[in-house]
Amino acid sequence: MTRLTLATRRSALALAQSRAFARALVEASPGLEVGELEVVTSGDKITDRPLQEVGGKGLFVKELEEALLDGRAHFAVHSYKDVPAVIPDGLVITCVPRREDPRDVFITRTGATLAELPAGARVGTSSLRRAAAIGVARPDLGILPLRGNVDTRLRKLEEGQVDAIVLALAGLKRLGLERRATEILDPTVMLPAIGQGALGIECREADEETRRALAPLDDPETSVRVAAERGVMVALGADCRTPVAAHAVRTDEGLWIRAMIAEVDGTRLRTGERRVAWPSAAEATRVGLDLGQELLRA
Ligand SMILES: NCc1[nH]cc(CCC(=O)O)c1CC(=O)O
Repeated sequence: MTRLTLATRRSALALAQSRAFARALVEASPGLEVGELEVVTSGDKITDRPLQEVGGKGLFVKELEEALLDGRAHFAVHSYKDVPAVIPDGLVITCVPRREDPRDVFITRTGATLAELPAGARVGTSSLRRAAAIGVARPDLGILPLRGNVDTRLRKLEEGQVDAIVLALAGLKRLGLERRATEILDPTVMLPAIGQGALGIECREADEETRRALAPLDDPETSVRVAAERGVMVALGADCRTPVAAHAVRTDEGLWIRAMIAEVDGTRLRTGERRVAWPSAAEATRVGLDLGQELLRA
């Protein structure tokens, strides 16, 4: 009997996805037992300021990584979107499960879609990527900064603090809240975030037993797609201060990746794409890197 401890944040979404992953793991490996270590991250403690002001996305993973490095937990379940470009020495993303739908959704109280919302209405989002896409589709709407967990943002919409919010469909689905979506935004309208909808399961690089236990849930196709998207992030040295999006899919011909970068104020928006025969993960990273560098030169 092997017993593994997973480290997770305490938000409803983090607990839902960690527990769903643990259930799938135990199903794949009967005899395995999974315990839970709940960790409060600095991203959870600082809720009143935009992430890009307080130091960026690493804030949601740092304390979970500390729990891995000092042996309190065997693996951590992250939203891949929250994992920075550089993984600390001694740790590795060892398993990337099959990806949930990566698209964003638009939610309003009235049922109005992005095209239908009246001029001057306020969209609540602290994401520079989402704000840039809204600015292109509907320059007549206002953007208000809005942070917080999924439930907090839905409540702020209900209370009328804003007229619309944008959330990841994946998060809503994992919480059983997908009925709240007013409209699923096509990637041509809002290109998804790098890694959105995917999970990254992190552990100590040398912990062969944990890596073996997690291997059955690894989805190589998702790994390749996310590797390509993260290549774009590496090219930009992207932190949260640059609006950036990258979205890779598998087609009959191979890999198709689209990417977008803009200035912080949403201006000078540049897009590009690549189509290549289905690559290895290492090749996919280079494709994304190359696309990102092209956008930087443009
Ligand atoms: N920004 C926070 C965050 N990090 C991961 C998700 C859920 C979607 C996912 O797993 O990619 C969310 C919520 C959201 O963007 O709506």
